[in-house]
Amino acid sequence: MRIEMLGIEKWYRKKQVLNGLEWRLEPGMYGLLGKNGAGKTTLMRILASILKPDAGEIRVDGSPIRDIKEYRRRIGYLPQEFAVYPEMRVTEVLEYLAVLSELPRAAYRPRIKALLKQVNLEEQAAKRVRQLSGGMKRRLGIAQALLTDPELLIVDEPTAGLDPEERIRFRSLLTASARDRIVLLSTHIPGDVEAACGQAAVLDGGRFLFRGSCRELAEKAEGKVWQLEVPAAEEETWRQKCEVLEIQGQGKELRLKILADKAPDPKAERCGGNVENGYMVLIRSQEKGGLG
Ligand SMILES: Nc1ncnc2c1ncn2[C@@H]1O[C@H](COP(=O)(O)OP(=O)(O)OP(=O)(O)O)[C@@H](O)[C@H]1O
Repeated sequence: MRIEMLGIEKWYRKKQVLNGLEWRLEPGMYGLLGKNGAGKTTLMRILASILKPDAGEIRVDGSPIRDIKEYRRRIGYLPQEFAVYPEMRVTEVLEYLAVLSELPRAAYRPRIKALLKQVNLEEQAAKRVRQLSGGMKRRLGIAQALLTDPELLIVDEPTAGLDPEERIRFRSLLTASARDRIVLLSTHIPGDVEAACGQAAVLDGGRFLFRGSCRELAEKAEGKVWQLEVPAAEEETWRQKCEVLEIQGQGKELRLKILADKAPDPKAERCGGNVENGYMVLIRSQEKGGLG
């Protein structure tokens, strides 16, 4: 499957939230990064065919979507809030959703069994949804999104609120499912994109600031991000003097992450380029009025 977004626009009343988005997706894993309100969920919902764009179109393998039912059979979607029936048992939820997706009974029974194994919920198969932990619920969410063996899997903010172990487990699950399909993962967490995705995009105010490989995103920070330890009492001075991206530590010593073209101090150490720093460089440059 190949997905192309062409000039996608979306307005909520008089507010434009997506502005002429162009992006092309092929099998592999993509991370969609952006601040709160950047438009990530809106774009995901358009791709999931829940919302219609006000302008532009989505093309699938070069053609506009004509048969929405057929398109929906080819995609899986895990929304930000995956609210399922708390009193239902795990297997019942999946059976119920399989029936809604019009999967034949003979096909869905073995499929559900295999999926529960894949997402490591075999032991919870007979449990009620309300008895599951947050991480287990997310894994159930992925199982339902994979029910129809979709060619495009859309996952909105999957790791929010998960502990580190569950986050890693969830990421691995997504990476494994991206072998022969498109997986699009929206998140605030650059580390998740770095760990799991080959490609990324950064959305800000409804426009893409970046589309490309994670390596290219990391390179945006090359030579521009510095680390410096300073006495806590100097925090305000440094904030006024430089573009401080991040402050770590408490007590007498603080570690600052500073955005600057040259070393802000002889003691400053250059930080390596990574997705998080690349992302911060892009967002800060945008806030300062464009990438010039
Ligand atoms: N149904 C709606 N009606 C009006 N405005 C909306 C609606 N849904 C979203 N918005 C606005 O559209 C913009 C984009 O929202 P969206 O939820 O797509 O962003 P997001 O990047 O997913 O944010 P978050 O990371 O907080 O979920 C925001 O300014 C939001 O307030």
